[in-house]
Amino acid sequence: MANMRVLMEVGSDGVAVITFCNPPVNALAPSLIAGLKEKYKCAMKRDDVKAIVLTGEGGKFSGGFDISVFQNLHITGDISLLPDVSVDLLINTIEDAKKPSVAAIQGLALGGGLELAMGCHARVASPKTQLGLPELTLGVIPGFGGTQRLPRLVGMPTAVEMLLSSKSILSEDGKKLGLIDAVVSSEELLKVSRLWALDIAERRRPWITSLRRTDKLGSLSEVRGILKVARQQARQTAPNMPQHQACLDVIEEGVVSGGYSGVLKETEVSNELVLSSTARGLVHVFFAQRATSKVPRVTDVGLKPRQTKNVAVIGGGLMGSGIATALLLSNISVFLMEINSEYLQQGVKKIEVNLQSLLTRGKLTQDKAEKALSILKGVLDYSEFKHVDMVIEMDTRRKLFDECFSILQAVIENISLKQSIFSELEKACPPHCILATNTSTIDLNIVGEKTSSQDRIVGAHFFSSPILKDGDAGAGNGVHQVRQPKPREEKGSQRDPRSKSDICELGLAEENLKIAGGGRSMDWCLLGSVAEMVDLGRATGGVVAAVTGTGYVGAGDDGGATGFLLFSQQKKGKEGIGKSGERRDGGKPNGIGPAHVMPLLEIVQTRKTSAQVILDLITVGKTLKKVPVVVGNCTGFAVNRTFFPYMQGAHLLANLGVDVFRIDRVISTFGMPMGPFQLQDLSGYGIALATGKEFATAFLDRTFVSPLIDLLVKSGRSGKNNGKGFYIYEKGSKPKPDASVLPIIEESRGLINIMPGGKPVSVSDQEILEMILFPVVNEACRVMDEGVVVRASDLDIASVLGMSFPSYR
Ligand SMILES: C[C@H](O)CC(=O)SCCNC(=O)CCNC(=O)[C@H](O)C(C)(C)COP(=O)(O)OP(=O)(O)OC[C@H]1O[C@@H](n2cnc3c(N)ncnc32)[C@H](O)[C@@H]1OP(=O)(O)O
Repeated sequence: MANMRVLMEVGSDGVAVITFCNPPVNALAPSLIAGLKEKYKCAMKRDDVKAIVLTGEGGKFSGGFDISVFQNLHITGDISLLPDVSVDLLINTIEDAKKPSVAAIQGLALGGGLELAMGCHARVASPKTQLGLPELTLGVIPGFGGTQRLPRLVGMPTAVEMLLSSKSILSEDGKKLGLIDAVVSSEELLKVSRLWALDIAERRRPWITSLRRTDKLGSLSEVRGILKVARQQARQTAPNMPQHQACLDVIEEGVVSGGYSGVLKETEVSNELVLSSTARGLVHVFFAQRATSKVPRVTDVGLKPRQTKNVAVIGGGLMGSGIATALLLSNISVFLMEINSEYLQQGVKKIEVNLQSLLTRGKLTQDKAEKALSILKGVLDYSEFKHVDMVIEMDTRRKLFDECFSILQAVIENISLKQSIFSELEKACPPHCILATNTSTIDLNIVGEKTSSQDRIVGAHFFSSPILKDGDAGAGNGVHQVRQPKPREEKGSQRDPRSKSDICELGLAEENLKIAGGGRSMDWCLLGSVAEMVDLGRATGGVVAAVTGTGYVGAGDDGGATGFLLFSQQKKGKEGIGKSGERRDGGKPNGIGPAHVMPLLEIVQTRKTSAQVILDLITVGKTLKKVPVVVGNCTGFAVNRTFFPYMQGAHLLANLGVDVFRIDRVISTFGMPMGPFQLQDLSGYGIALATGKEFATAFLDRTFVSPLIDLLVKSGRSGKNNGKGFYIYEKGSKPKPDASVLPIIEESRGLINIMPGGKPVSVSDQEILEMILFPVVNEACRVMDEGVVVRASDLDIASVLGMSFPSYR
């Protein structure tokens, strides 16, 4: 705020240079916009001003309208916070002025920044300037005339593509497209812009107002054809996104009724969209993502990150080779270690394949691929480790699980194996070297127990698939005694005699009423009617409390007799986590990809990990273009811990008689990339069983165990691995629901016997969603209560980037 200003300097040539400044990206805050208007008024009045050059200070034109205003708007609901820029500033003050304006653009002109430039009569840019209208990623549409001026400057197909993809282009391409009039060096930018402004004022160059142009629009039928295709595509790529269709509607209005009408319609629609739940979600995500790099006592204590030049990666499987690829592409030398030369060769091969795939897709040049391979060295022992700044140890369990299915043995072996690896690393690596592990669940304190280097032991948890790839709770394996839902008793019969400790969280569907009990918690159990639940809550000492959060009772069609008690009291004042069940539209799920593609890096700290080590890992994470989120040490850490009930909810429903393919459909319609059963097929049943056991051990009081995965394994299914799981996987075709899995599901239902009266429960799609996601919200609250995340919004980002949870929700 202190540095926000708009300056005007009038030269002897008669050009007024208006410079705006609001570091770091010259966001167009309302007071800056007011300042611009005031300077323009002044320039118009002064006789010595013939023309105007508009520019941003500090090497950047503008990152767009100040998004924090949207944030305030979401809190207050006060739409008057939005200044009238489109008509008042851009049309009346700049575009229709008696003196011409030229935008001198450097660095970036995004969103409202580019729209401001498009309102000028010409645009001169420095090389490699980023130009784009990314508003749709915030759940809104451009609101300063961008939907109207962009098609008029670059033509309809390019404009539609730029708007819907939110991708920016460089000034060189902008010049070819007609968005930019001249590209000149940064040094010459102001000089050339002044000349252009004078040339326009003195009619040596055409005085063009973009909004009145029609020469690039094409005929109405051509435009309608383009918009029709775009609408169809947007329905597929952004099925829950209102802003995409709205943007196309507004473009059409401008073509049918003229640019000015289009601008008015744009303002009306963008004012509606900005209040939508999609915009609320996406604006939250914008700031939440940036907040993750602010870690108390790490990034605010004056520490400087150390350089990481050499990294050892232990394990060349899918994950290890993916991480190694990412490091190599960031110019960090890698020692890839494996236990024998066969595995090592396979690991190196995987890296080569990763690079080749990038080459083929044009994302990498041959030179860069060769450079990356030249700084890779495969090793079979620790002798080179004296040179490394960081070691990343892969989760060796994965191999153990693949090879032997004895879960208990695998876990025990794994812990002692890990401990001995870290003792050896302590000796082999220099004292400054960071000792990181990619474990997805194992307690880091135990990992480092046999060393005296606990301050440099840290978790570097990369994610390789959208959800729980390396640590889902699955259905458990039945080793541990867990509480299971019991069959519902007939009405009027004696209630299931549960103890106080059995029941603690009771949620009611009745608006704003929640029953919360004390003692140990349990996320679900089968009970009777709502009234009976209330009685039970009271009888067991539960506290009846009215709270504002969501609660849930899945009522069967027998008059609400079946209750799934899912929810704890929603904690007030916890940003971003709550409001489950609220429908939000918009957004496209993240893609699935290997470790060097997935964006989240969970940095797991123990109480002993030093701030310097965390800072260094954050820095490496950012170098790898990941979003690092610092979390605490607990089973599953933040993301897998929060989502462990996700699979359990799905399995509970399946065992209650709900069709697994319907469950998958409901969840993918909600916006997850795939449903829980397809995901389980993809991640493999070994992982599901093993990590399920870990979660059952840690969170016995809220674990539901289903025999289903065990039965699938016994019947020779292992999901995508052998092409047979809940779905059939055939090369070249989409996974197809496998009807032959249904008898196995029936067998599971028979064994667990929780269907009320032996009949499948009847649930709505919304109830399915809530059964699966509400326990996740509960767990998120626990994760926050235990301080596993620095702030609630970190968990939102981790869920979006690590689990592909739809950001717009
Ligand atoms: C009506 C209009 O049509 C509506 C609009 O214009 S909406 C805005 C459209 N513009 C955008 O979406 C661009 C958003 N910004 C970005 O994509 C990126 O910040 C950027 C490419 C400009 C710069 O990226 P990068 O250099 O990595 O810096 P980044 O960390 O993202 O941002 C630096 C700071 O500027 C802030 N910032 C960036 N753009 C901002 C904006 N438009 N408004 C408010 N703050 C913004 C960030 O929050 C961050 O603040 P912090 O340091 O306190 O965390």
